[in-house]
Amino acid sequence: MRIVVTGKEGQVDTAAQALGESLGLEIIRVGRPEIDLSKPETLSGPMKAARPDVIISSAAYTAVDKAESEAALAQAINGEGPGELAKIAAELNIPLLHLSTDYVFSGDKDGVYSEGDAPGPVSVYGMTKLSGETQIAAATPNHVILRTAWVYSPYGNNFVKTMLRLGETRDELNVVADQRGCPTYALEIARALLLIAQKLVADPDPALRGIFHLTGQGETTWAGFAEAIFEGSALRGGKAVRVNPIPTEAYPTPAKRPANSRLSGEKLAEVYNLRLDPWRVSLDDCLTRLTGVAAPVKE
Ligand SMILES: NC(=O)C1=CN([C@@H]2O[C@H](COP(=O)(O)OP(=O)(O)OC[C@H]3O[C@@H](n4cnc5c(N)ncnc54)[C@H](OP(=O)(O)O)[C@@H]3O)[C@@H](O)[C@H]2O)C=CC1
Ligand SMILES: Cc1cn([C@H]2C[C@H](O)[C@@H](COP(=O)(O)OP(=O)(O)O[C@H]3O[C@@H](C)C(=O)[C@@H](O)[C@H]3O)O2)c(=O)[nH]c1=O
Repeated sequence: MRIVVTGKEGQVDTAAQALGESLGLEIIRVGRPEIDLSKPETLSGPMKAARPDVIISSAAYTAVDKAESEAALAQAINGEGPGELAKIAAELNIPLLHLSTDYVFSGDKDGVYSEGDAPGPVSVYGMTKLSGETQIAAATPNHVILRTAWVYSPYGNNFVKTMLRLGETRDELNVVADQRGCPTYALEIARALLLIAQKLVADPDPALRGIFHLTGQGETTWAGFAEAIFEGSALRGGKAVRVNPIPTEAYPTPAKRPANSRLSGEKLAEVYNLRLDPWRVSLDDCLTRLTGVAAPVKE
């Protein structure tokens, strides 16, 4: 089975390649310069030439703050690009798995978000990702949209690596403590993607299709996440860094972020019998890979 993934150096595409190869699956990554999601006419040739049995649409414009001043480009990459990929998948009569985000929600809800909750993005990035979802759904019913959140890994850019980098030159960091979400490990996303891809190819059941939430178990705030990162780092001999919890207003950014974007994984557990590991367990694995040092076993 040939699994074609968009993106070449991103967190999720790299994790999918690494995990897929270790499982003996054929993973073909297609990215720039062969395809450019902002130019839909570049997609069909290379995607079809890769002869996919299933397409995983992972590549995206992910610079949340920069998107506020590059809305047209973000919309082309996150909206029209995935829409075109879905049309190609429909022509090839194959399933499309697409990654979306918790930032499609406003954050106003008290509890966790389910797939049936109405989206209401508060940022350009969130709006463009929602547009991608809509365009995919219009192009083919043979799709799975996986909304994930707060992705981290040893690869690419992410919050864990940013914290460790900033911590090298600072003894304390101010981090927002009033935005709640679910950190999600790219290697766990890859595990889910490869399992779902194989099921979709084997089974045309409509119940396996549609929107699903996919996040690490548990929840925290960005400040809570940062504390766990520095605790894990200190256990491996890293420097102690104090995290000062601050309100969102004290850390102004171009893009607004949802105050609550916790996602429920119940639908995925029911339909696919799949739950991702708790985020603290995955963070431990990530820190071990990043530092090359395993945390000492607790007595
Ligand atoms: N990161 C996160 O916290 C979250 C991510 N998601 C979603 O998960 C998916 C994967 O995210 P993640 O792996 O972190 O993303 P990354 O930012 O790590 O990687 C993005 C990938 O997209 C590629 N890309 C960007 N623009 C284009 C373009 N115009 N044409 C072709 N390829 C392009 C990049 O390639 P290049 O190297 O050429 O720039 C890179 O390979 C995305 O759809 C994202 O929206 C959802 C929730 C949270
Ligand atoms: C670096 C830093 C950030 N922050 C805050 C800013 C922001 O509210 C929060 C997260 O910051 P970041 O900019 O790293 O993360 P952000 O780009 O908002 O991450 C998002 O990326 C996209 C792609 C998604 O889809 C989302 O799920 C989410 O993961 O932490 C601090 O409070 N202190 C700091 O030192």
